[in-house]
Amino acid sequence: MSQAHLNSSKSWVVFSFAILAYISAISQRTSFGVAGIEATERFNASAQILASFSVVQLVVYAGAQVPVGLLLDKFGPRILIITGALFMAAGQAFLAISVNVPMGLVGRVMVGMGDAMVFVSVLKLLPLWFSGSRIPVLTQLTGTFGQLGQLISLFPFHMILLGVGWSAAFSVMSGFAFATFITTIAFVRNGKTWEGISQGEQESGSRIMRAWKQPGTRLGFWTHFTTAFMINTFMMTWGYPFLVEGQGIESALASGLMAVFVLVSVLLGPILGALTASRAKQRSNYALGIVGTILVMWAIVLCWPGQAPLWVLVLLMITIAAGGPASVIGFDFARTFNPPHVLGTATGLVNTGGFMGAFVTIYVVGFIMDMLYKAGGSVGELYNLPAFRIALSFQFVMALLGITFMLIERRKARRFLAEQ
Ligand SMILES: NCCCC[C@H](N)C(=O)NCC(=O)O
Repeated sequence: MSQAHLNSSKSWVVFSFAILAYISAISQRTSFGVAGIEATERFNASAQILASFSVVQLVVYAGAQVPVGLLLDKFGPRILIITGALFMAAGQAFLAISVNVPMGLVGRVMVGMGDAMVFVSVLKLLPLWFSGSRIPVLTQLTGTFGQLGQLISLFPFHMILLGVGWSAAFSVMSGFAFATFITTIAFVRNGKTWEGISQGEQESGSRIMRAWKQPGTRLGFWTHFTTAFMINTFMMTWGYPFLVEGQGIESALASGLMAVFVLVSVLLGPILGALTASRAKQRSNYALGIVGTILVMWAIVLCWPGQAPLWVLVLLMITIAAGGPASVIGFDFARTFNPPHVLGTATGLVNTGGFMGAFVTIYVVGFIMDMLYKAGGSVGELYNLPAFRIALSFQFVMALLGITFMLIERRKARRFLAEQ
């Protein structure tokens, strides 16, 4: 088959519009987070009910990864991105008119479903349109550009929400998702390489088995798990209360500090992409090095006598944020160890790692906080620094688990390569 279409100007057009769909997906994903106060008023909901919106959406996202990966290998990325954009447009439109919690949850489930289809599809497009060292760099850039979506929810969306109101703000987001539905139909193609590999039909069960039996997929899963669970735990649930209630940071400053995550991703993503491309054998060491640095910073902050100074907390956040670009290395393992016809399934499996790790950590940290509160006779504050110190230390247990499996699977993956 001719390879002339690879790295062509058409490749860049396809990539640009696929990225646009991903930026939209991230903005749809994060929009509800900045509308927390308005959601509480609109749905007359408690904090716990509000938290369930995020949890439901993420459970749907993570649970959909393997089925989405299978569909991706069967139907190709174009149709999955189109379907994802449509789901998100419909979900946000439903949310715009929602007046109670069940309606709101239905909207968020639809958004989570749609969101789940986009990232893995964009990654699957890359080897269909590019070759060589461009792929790991573009894989990182996909993650990096996606962060722009978070800025869309933090600024324009939030301004519309405050200035015009709930229905208008969510309608605009629905319109954005619908616009990417149209641009994906118009500009995103699977390309000639896809026609060559799509004949490799296989049963779903055997695709999953084939992908999971590959030690490179498992190494990717544990790499994603170990690098991403701490950033997800921090961003999704415990970061904000830890900074505000535990470390005494002003809430406005704590929100502003969250922008560190976007900045680090933008700066570190391309560097790590270039390093992954030029020194592939060192990929796992980069990931392990970043995890080690995060753990050292957590140890410093959790052992700090009293509240840590701001600069130490900023250093902690910079290192936690580095886990985002490091997690993308997991997808590089999936891509380089799997044949093209199971790549979607393998990528979906890898993408569940950091989310599964985060669910367990988020839950256990909350459980420990509750236990400590009850043990103290439920007096004083539920969220306090000594309790956070103990509860957040659970991350070391999870990290140890992840590092152990990374080392086990790395040995197997290296043996597999040596036998080839
Ligand atoms: N440069 C930051 C990239 C973060 C990637 C993140 N860990 C991830 O796996 N994202 C999946 C998604 O759907 O966004």
